[in-house]
Amino acid sequence: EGPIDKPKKPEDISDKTLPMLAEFEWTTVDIEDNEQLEDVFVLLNENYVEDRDSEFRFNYTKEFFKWALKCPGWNKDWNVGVRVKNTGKLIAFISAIPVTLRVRSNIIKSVEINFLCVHKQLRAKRLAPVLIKEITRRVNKTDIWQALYTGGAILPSPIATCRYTHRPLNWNKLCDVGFTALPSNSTNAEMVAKYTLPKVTATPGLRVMEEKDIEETLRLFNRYQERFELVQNFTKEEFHHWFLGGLDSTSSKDSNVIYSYVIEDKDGKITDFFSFYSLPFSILNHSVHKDLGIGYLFYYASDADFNYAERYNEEATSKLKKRLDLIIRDACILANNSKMDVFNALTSQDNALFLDDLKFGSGDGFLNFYLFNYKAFPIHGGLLSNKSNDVEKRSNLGIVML
Ligand SMILES: Cc1c(C(=O)c2nccn2C)oc2cccc(OCCCNCc3cccnc3)c12
Repeated sequence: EGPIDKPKKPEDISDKTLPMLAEFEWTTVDIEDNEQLEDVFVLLNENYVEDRDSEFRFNYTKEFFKWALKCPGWNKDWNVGVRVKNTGKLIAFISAIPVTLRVRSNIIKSVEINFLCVHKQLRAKRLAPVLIKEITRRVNKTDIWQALYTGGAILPSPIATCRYTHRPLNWNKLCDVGFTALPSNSTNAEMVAKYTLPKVTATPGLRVMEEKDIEETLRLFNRYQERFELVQNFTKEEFHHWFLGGLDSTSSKDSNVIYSYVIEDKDGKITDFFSFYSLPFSILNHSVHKDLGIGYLFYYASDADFNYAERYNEEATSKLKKRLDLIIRDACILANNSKMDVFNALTSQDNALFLDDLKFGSGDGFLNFYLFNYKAFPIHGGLLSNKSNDVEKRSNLGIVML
């Protein structure tokens, strides 16, 4: 396991941008300039990832981009765009953010590549590989040589593969828009009843995460994710950004992109936390519904299985399962109260312990994780190797990507 390419230095890397088609030009998108952020929002809102039947498209908000792209250590040169020379229209985008990864016992300074998007009408021009090479050049100039990215498409050798799962919250709307269908042996009323949740949460000591919780929650989180083989290591500043929306209160804290909660026991100790982010889908050409509210399970941690020397023994696992059933069900309740219509999760982390009992259904999508310029043995993403749809196994994948 380790880097694939022979070690290079930033001075070995060209200072010049890669050749670009004559009618287009490179641009570094200034995401602190509201107009340029709007360009990114419009480009992705009209041209980014859709579901297989092109009924839904991601609807990343500008607040989401501020949260996702302006994390501690963000580099303004890493928001790379391509504009039409004559009109200035943004027709392609790709981004990188700095992350510290741990792959088994190796700590890797890396970036996460996200939001690669080429305008629908320019798909045949082979722009994506040029965007990837250009952002690689810009990242290499800062002496970083590894990258993590995800994709639905099957590219050579993912380091891990997870399945999409969905927990319906507003079953009627999901049925109306064609995301779910009425099973032949059920009535509408039965399906609504199956997914109905109370308005109030059940976990004693559950409350919104605050500044004062950061250090203790980060300690809990670091201990909890020790067992995973691929994780992101967070500094305190990074933890603050990703779970409380960062220092500047104008960003995601107010517009509700990230929702983070802690569970405090009677002695004031934080025993668990969970978080989810809001990323709606635009519903393409539906007469009544224009948006699908979606909550995505983000990071969580619990100390339920800490006191067991052997973390995987039967008793420890069932104690952790009971705890996660309780707190993630509350996450679904809170997502439902925040007007989300479906709660999405992958088969990563310890999700396999609660997906079935909390009524998450397997989706038809897979998410592949790729590590650029780093050879590592595959990491279990929670899928059973026999390709069956039955209960997934606990994964060794701790990282979650937006
Ligand atoms: C996308 C997505 C979907 C859907 O497609 C979906 N949900 C409701 C309706 N639909 C059609 O369902 C999920 C469940 C877990 C995690 C997910 O995504 C995890 C984050 C993915 N990052 C963005 C991305 C998507 C595809 C390829 N690369 C990056 C998803």
